[in-house]
Amino acid sequence: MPILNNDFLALTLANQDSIAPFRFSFPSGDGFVEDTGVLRLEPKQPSVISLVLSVGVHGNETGPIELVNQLVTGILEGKVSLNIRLLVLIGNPVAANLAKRFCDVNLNRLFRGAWQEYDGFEAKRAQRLEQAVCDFYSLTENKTDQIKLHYDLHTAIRGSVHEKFVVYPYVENAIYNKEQLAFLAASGIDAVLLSHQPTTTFSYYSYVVHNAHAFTVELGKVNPFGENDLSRFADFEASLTLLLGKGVLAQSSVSSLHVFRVLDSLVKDDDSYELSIASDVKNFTQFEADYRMARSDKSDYYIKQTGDAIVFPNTNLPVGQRAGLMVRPIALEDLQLN
Ligand SMILES: O=C(O)CCC(=O)N[C@@H](CCC(=O)O)C(=O)O
Ligand SMILES: [Zn+2]
Repeated sequence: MPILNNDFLALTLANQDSIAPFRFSFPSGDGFVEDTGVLRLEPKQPSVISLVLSVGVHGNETGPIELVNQLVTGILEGKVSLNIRLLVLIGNPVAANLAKRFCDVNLNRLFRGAWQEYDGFEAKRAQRLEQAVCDFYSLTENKTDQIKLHYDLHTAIRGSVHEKFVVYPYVENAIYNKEQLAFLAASGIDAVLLSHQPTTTFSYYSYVVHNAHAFTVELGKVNPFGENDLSRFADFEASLTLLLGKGVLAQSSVSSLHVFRVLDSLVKDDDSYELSIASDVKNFTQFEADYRMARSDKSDYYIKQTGDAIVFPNTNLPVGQRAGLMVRPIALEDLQLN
């Protein structure tokens, strides 16, 4: 059975809870719909590259969902000849249908087994997505020389001084991959945040459990379905097309990247927690030393050094969750690359 109109997104949204697995062929390989929002495409020629593209882990972040769906349609219609292994995941179809970030719990806080502490749709979905990634990386003959990649594509709630940026998962030895950074630079990414601690995000899961090159990729600002200007993703789309079609990681000088290290996670520690910034303040806005960025009945957070900036500020979440990241610019030359 083929995918109707080669539209994996439509199939997923029409079957948000479950779908019976099926297999089909397309011009350059074989496809497997393994579950709702879980599509594995295997090229005819064996490849050492196994790429996971996840989108819609937050249901209202529709731009990357539309971008990846368009790429998948191109492959299924034979416009792009697939040369690498590909797993496409539409993370939270139920929330996507509701145009919501999530239903019960933020899915992108439930990986690395954190789903075990929760109930509801997102908890089951995190477990299912982990399983899909695990199966995908193990279902290949090229286990020893396999190159595992995972780009988890998002859009941000606010505008950003650096419109497109990635979160580089916490790397214990602080040695960062130059080829991946050069790929991201070639893909139109402006900035890189170096995480300061392990998390329960999807990208950190793939990095720490599967040793994949994995990143949370922020491609702009949230928009409803049908209101995304996909031309804003042109550089990223071109890089993905080259990777999918030729197995080549586009490369540009890493010198164009603005690099930030994460200093602190701001955690909402009480219902009284508030941030001292207006709703239109952009990600990466810098502040003066000693400015009180956050306050609650339990704590205060003051800017440590002039130039420190805030990313992902958000207090519309439960107590105990991340309300923002404080980041500090660092020189690219200070990074250890391999
Ligand atoms: O704009 C926002 O506040 C959130 C955008 C978003 O969903 N970001 C990810 C980042 C994940 C990471 O830190 O790797 C998230 O908050 O889950
Ligand atoms: Zn997101």
